[in-house]
Amino acid sequence: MEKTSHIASNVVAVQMTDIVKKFGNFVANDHINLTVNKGEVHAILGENGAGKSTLMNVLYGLYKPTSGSISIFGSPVHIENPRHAIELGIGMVHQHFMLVEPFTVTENIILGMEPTKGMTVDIKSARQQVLELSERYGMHVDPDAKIEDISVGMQQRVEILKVLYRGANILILDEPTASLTPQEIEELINIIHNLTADGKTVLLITHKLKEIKAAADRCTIIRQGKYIDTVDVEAVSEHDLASMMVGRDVQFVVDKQPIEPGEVIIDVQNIHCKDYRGVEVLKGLNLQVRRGEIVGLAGVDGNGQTELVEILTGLRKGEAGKVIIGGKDLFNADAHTLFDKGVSSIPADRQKHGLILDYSVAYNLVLQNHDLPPFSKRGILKKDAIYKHAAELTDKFDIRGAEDGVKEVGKLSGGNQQKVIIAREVTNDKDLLIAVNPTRGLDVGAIEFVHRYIVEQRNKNKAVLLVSFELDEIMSLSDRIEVIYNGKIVGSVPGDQADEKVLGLMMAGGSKHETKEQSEQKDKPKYS
Ligand SMILES: Nc1ncnc2c1ncn2[C@@H]1O[C@H](COP(=O)(O)OP(=O)(O)OP(=O)(O)O)[C@@H](O)[C@H]1O
Repeated sequence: MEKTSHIASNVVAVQMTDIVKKFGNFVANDHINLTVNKGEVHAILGENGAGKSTLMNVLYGLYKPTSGSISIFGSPVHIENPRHAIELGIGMVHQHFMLVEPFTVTENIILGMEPTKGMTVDIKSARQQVLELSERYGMHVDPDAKIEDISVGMQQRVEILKVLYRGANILILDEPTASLTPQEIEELINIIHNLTADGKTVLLITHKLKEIKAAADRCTIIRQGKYIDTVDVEAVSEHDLASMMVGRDVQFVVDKQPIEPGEVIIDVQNIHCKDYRGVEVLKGLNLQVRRGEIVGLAGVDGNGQTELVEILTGLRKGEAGKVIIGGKDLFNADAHTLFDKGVSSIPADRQKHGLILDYSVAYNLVLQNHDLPPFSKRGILKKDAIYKHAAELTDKFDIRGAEDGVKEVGKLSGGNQQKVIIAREVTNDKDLLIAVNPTRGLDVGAIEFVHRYIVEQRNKNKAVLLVSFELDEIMSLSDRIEVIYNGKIVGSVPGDQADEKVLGLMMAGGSKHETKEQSEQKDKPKYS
């Protein structure tokens, strides 16, 4: 990936000086300085809960700093609220999108800023503007598509277009690649470069060191709310960045000893399923996961993996097929039954399917078993037991900022929210763990930790189905990799023989039986 710098080093776009932000007694930003030049891609790197989003929320006017000062293009400002930030040319794309699903792309982009012709909304000229902006930055968004019909990657582009439509010169992207496929990530990085080539300034919050190397010019590292350093990305390695961020040496390699898989825990037979438009998305899919193995499901988003996971966790009904668990067919069983019969899951969308955001951490940790002892007795919740359990898990899983389990889970940082789900699901100790993008939004230290827990489940003779867009993750954890394409499993590779190129080819619908050597003769597949 070609990286060209567009920095105007004599023009400072953002200057944040000595920023302190407290929540009660908790100091989320502790005297942080940040200087971002015009045309720069500036990454903000830090562990989960380090204070990155808080700092950017201060810049976007969502939070008022407790103390400190901000200048935008040399002028001191007191950013009152997001509306004021937008007036100053600052736009933010959040981790969790804020789009109206039944509305079209154009309707979402212009929402609240509709151009009018006489008394009516001038949708024709709005559409034209959207189209022009989209093409200018190489986004290729269909202005007439409904949000609910487009991929996550496209939805993100709509969010970016929304801020550009509002005149942003400084764009804050909060964890923009957390839910994107490798191909979408590459496309996003190109879009970011198109933005800076046009004089825009981009602030990028991410944990992904590879992407910092590919996209950013400079990087500011913060740890536990404190400023650590600002470095030229070219001058440092991924390993250096990881160590600066976590404050210790980080292991990138997963330690996994071979074990012999046991009995089949889940046997998925000939599943057929249609999506909401009536299009068949699962076309006779077969899959087995045994005790003591991690099966990685590799595939480009949109090939049926979402529907498969939803069927296996009771969130969707399929058309036909069997899901044999414990000798019984549980096809189209509800979530509660599947959980009872041994299926636990780390869902793809932690906020929609994993947590109740305005409940405490403690209650979220007992969502499925609050009605059982020791958390309930004769229908009455036992708060002491629930909080004791929370104290144990927050300690064991290093969930930061949970305030002994009392804090609302929605107020934890994104990565720590993910740790709450992982703590709960691993502790449920079910026979099968279905983990979907389990390290989404996690820092390298936390990824190391989650990987250890997934391998530990497998070592405890549980079955693990790992669905991830991170090929690196699939390859480093899986004992067996199954490739899904167009609603079917199109190939199977032992984990220790996996090769990115071979998998990539299969994921793009290529040969099923190609060897590593054969594939090396060919060009690199498109997705990487
Ligand atoms: N509204 C709030 N009320 C109370 N505490 C908060 C609030 N927002 C953030 N915090 C706390 O501030 C700390 C920093 O959170 P922040 O979201 O800035 O972290 P982050 O570096 O962006 O983490 P992640 O990478 O996990 O998203 C966390 O401990 C979080 O619990």
